Amino acid sequence: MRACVLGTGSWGTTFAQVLADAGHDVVLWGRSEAVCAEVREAHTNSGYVPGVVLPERITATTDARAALAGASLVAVALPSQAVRSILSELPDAVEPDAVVVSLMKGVELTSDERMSELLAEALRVPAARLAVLSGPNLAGEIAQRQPTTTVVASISTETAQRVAHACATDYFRTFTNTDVIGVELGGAVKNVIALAVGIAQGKGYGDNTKASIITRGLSEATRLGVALGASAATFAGLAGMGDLVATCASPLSRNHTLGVHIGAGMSLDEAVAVTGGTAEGAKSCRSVLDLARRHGVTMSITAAVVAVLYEGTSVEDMVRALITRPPRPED
Ligand SMILES: NC(=O)C1=CN([C@@H]2O[C@H](COP(=O)(O)OP(=O)(O)OC[C@H]3O[C@@H](n4cnc5c(N)ncnc54)[C@H](O)[C@@H]3O)[C@@H](O)[C@H]2O)C=CC1
Ligand SMILES: O=C(CO)COP(=O)(O)O
Repeated sequence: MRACVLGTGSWGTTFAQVLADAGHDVVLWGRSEAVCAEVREAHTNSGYVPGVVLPERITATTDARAALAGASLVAVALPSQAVRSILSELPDAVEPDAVVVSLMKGVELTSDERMSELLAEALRVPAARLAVLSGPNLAGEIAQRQPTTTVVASISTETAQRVAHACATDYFRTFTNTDVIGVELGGAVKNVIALAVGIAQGKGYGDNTKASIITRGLSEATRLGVALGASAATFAGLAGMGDLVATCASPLSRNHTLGVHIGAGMSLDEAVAVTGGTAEGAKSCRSVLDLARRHGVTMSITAAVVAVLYEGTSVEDMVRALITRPPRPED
């Protein structure tokens, strides 16, 4: 099979390697000719997956139409806030029977849409040919072919199975699910919670604080998901708890690292510059909170992250506000 991956960043390049290892010919699309030439000629992408030699069946181009031509699987790994403008010129370039897979973990700011909703609009692909893939998937570890699991979700069981089989390798184990909303929101909200955990860590708090934020963060992610039609069980799985554990514990996570810098006293702009890469939670915290408010869901940790990043609230005041909330039943 021929596959196309849109995005030559750390996850797009790593997922291209997964697909190549699963036996497919892969064309990467990226906007940088220098990066594409490096992938084609040296089989490396040193800026995003340093030290990794990519399989020779991966090639790369800046011509999106050429990349999409003949591809029966299209995976999208671009920053969530940029993806609509990048893809809206391309719906006619996607093969009519291609399956489109979102690898992204964000919610669009202007529309509050999940990435599968956005892809359906921008690429005019029916929901039954769309899938989302999410789980504890730090690209840096997968690029080293370390054992990893993930969830592929689609409203079509056949589509989920098709994608899950297409990217299964001897180090990448795939599970399927039909709960697209739950799998997508698990990924988007965990980035916000990883920011909160990072902020606490940067402030010098220890494991009790971090475990409290992770657990209550899972609770608010689940509440939002259920309000939007997801299954609570999805949040107990790989795309929920699994990804929270990986992201909130790992120095490889950009969201976690960004939070650490903010907790240690940097401004958001300073922390973004030092962290590098796409820390989706820094923007998606606002769309997630907006979604929650529109659906009458309380997300106090997400609100606290928005307050620190965008409303000038100090980390001390954020922590005090969270810890002095009145006793209530645990749910
Ligand atoms: N890196 C990881 O471990 C994982 C990332 N993800 C998700 O994958 C998505 C992509 O993340 P990464 O690959 O890590 O990001 P990255 O920061 O490593 O790379 C982003 C890529 O998008 C390109 N890009 C940015 N703006 C663009 C524009 N306007 N037009 C064209 N290209 C543009 C950049 O040049 C770069 O190639 C995010 O939603 C992230 O949450 C999901 C799982 C794991
Ligand atoms: O989604 C990820 C791991 O599953 C990657 O996390 P970061 O985007 O925070 O690096």
